[in-house]
Amino acid sequence: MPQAQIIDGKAIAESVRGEITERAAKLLSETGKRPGLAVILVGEDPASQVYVRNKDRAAEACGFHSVKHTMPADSSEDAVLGMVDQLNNDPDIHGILVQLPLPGHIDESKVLRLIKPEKDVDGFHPINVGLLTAGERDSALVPCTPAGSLVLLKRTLGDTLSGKNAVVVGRSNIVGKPMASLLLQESCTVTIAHSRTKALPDVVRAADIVVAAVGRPEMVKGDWIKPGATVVDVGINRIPAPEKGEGKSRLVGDVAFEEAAEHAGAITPVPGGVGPMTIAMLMVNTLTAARRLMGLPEDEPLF
Ligand SMILES: NC(=O)C1=CN([C@@H]2O[C@H](COP(=O)(O)OP(=O)(O)OC[C@H]3O[C@@H](n4cnc5c(N)ncnc54)[C@H](OP(=O)(O)O)[C@@H]3O)[C@@H](O)[C@H]2O)C=CC1
Ligand SMILES: Nc1nc(=O)c2c([nH]1)NC[C@@H]1CN(c3ccc(C(=O)N[C@@H](CCC(=O)O)C(=O)O)cc3)C=[N+]21
Repeated sequence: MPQAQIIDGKAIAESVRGEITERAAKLLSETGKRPGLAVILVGEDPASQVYVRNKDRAAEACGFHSVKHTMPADSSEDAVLGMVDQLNNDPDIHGILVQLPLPGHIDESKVLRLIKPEKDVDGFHPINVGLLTAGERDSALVPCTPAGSLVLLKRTLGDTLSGKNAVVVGRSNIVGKPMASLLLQESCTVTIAHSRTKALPDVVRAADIVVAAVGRPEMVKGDWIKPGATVVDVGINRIPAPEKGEGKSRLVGDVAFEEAAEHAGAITPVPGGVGPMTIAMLMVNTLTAARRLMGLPEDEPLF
């Protein structure tokens, strides 16, 4: 029986998207322009197709101009770079997202570096990475998943992050590292754990805040969670669910949810936790990019 507060990422994402819809309407009435988001998808990975469709839908629901460029899996690197270049120069596009992972023959870092930092709504360009780590978060575009995770933490804990022990499990450029930067900027004492970390359960046991971004189904166990800790589960793992019928699958996080909920003070579910926030923050970043590119003053930050 879960005792923890379940953090409703879906509801919080809806409220963020509602705010963005209002701000986009205001922008439209002031300038006659809509924020424009372009997503590039190379190949036909079914999970990526689902995410890209969700992003496209959310953008339209917020009143954005949204375009999706689906390119064949065997597209050349030059073709992808050419598409980025075209979108960099398109005045109706304020945000460019290249869905990852890219096929193996394409140099990911080369593609990400070509995106104009001002249009880099994923926050993966070295300029944005640098601004974030230099403590200039408010002039950067911040990666959507860590930003969304921070919004969930702030909505749950209020302004009490300062001085808390935060453990981020995972050190990817997409989630773990930027998450650690954000928590450090909130004055948490931050530990980054990874596959070489020794005595991981004990490291996690010291955490007031746990962010799990590992990509291993239910790896973080209930008895690793300090009583009352706040747990953010970033993991999205699709595992077979024969009980739901042949060939069916279900989504689980990187945390053993039922067990962890017996120890945690608050915990995000999967699905319905960080995932919807990622998409909401993409809308936030696209609107921010649009206002900056148009030379307009920025709206009140949402986190
Ligand atoms: N909800 C959302 O919106 C999003 C969810 N995700 C999900 O988040 C998860 C993480 O994604 P991502 O960061 O891209 O994944 P990566 O595979 O890039 O990184 C995983 C990290 O976990 C570490 N790790 C792997 N195994 C262990 C272990 N046994 N013990 C401790 N650490 C370990 C790795 O360590 P090392 O560096 O040493 O190899 C690595 O740093 C995935 O489930 C992904 O699907 C990702 C993006 C968005
Ligand atoms: N350039 C780039 N930027 C990304 O932000 C990016 C990416 N590449 N590649 C893949 C990962 C993964 N990701 C998710 C987005 C939404 C959900 C999401 O909406 N999840 C829902 C439901 C998911 C479902 O039912 O399948 C939920 O957790 O409730 C999940 C995962 C973004 N990613």
